[in-house]
Amino acid sequence: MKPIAVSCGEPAGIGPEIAVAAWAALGNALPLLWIGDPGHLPAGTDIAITQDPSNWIAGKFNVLARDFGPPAIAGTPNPAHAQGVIDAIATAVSLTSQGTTAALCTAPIHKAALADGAGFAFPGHTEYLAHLAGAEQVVMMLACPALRVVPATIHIPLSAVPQALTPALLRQTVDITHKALIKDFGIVAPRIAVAGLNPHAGEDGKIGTEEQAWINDTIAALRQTGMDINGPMSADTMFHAAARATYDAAICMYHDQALIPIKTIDFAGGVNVTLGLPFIRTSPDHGTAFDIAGQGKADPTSMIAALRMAAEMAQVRHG
Ligand SMILES: NC(=O)C1=CN([C@@H]2O[C@H](COP(=O)(O)OP(=O)(O)OC[C@H]3O[C@@H](n4cnc5c(N)ncnc54)[C@H](O)[C@@H]3O)[C@@H](O)[C@H]2O)C=CC1
Ligand SMILES: NCC(=O)COP(=O)(O)O
Repeated sequence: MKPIAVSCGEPAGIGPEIAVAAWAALGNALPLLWIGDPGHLPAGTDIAITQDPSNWIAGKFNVLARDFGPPAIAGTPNPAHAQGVIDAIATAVSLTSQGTTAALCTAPIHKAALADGAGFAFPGHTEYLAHLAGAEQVVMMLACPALRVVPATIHIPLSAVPQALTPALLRQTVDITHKALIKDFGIVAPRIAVAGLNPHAGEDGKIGTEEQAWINDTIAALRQTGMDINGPMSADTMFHAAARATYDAAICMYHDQALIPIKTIDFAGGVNVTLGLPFIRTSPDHGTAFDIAGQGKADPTSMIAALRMAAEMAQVRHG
């Protein structure tokens, strides 16, 4: 298969070391092309530097080399690296869009470091990738073997959630998720569950009105299109094992409603996937972990799962 493009992420975080650890664990079974400054990789990494991404060398950690300037100091982001980190993502998108690489797997970025160092105007990869792809709406999914969750609103304050949630946003989120479950995950007839916004999904209007005002009707309208969709469900009771067995993806109303259950169930093995892009993008579900960077403590399990999922999705989508 074609290599998976791996953007370096924040050089002061655990991104470079988990990429190398994942490569070592996966061996040649899964070709990778890492994009970043080779000076930020752990000492002793068996690197092959290439300027031609189609010239991939087996048995080596293949690097599309970029010069970020100053060396990285573990745990302390350098504003001088910010533009290089952003450019590495854009390069990986470009290579994947043109078919040189099969998919894109992003190592974690430090959003504040990119904003401070290079005026990065996006809350995260998800929104930046949508911008690069010219996609009107994309969807963030977090997936592990036991659960897939989708936050309908992502990186906004909790106080802004009720205003941001609209019937159109919920419809589009469900629609993109439903299509991706078929196209990228190979699920023939996806089952979707939708969480309520309020405790007990509003308790018949006694604990919040959004369910009765529009969420019930939006779900009913989606069901009428033939979709297997249920909700709004009480968010506190929809993530135990028996409940999870009844759906393929849970649509949640805000970031923490979705991410707390999956990071609790499988912090090490969760994968972040962006749905609705013209190319495949996955990422580990954790962040830059400055507190342990450069100490050999970082667990590459989520990075490995992200790379495997990217390869599987490319296989399903492209054959
Ligand atoms: N896809 C991305 O680019 C993501 C970026 N972030 C960013 O990362 C930065 C730090 O975020 P935090 O909330 O502190 O979350 P974090 O995931 O970086 O760290 C939370 C805790 O988990 C530990 N941890 C994380 N990954 C680990 C691994 N692979 N092995 C062992 N321990 C691990 C850390 O040491 C820390 O104690 C923020 O700027 C955030 O925006 C967070 C999530 C995803
Ligand atoms: N909390 C998830 C997260 O921050 C990942 O964001 P993104 O960089 O994948 O958009």
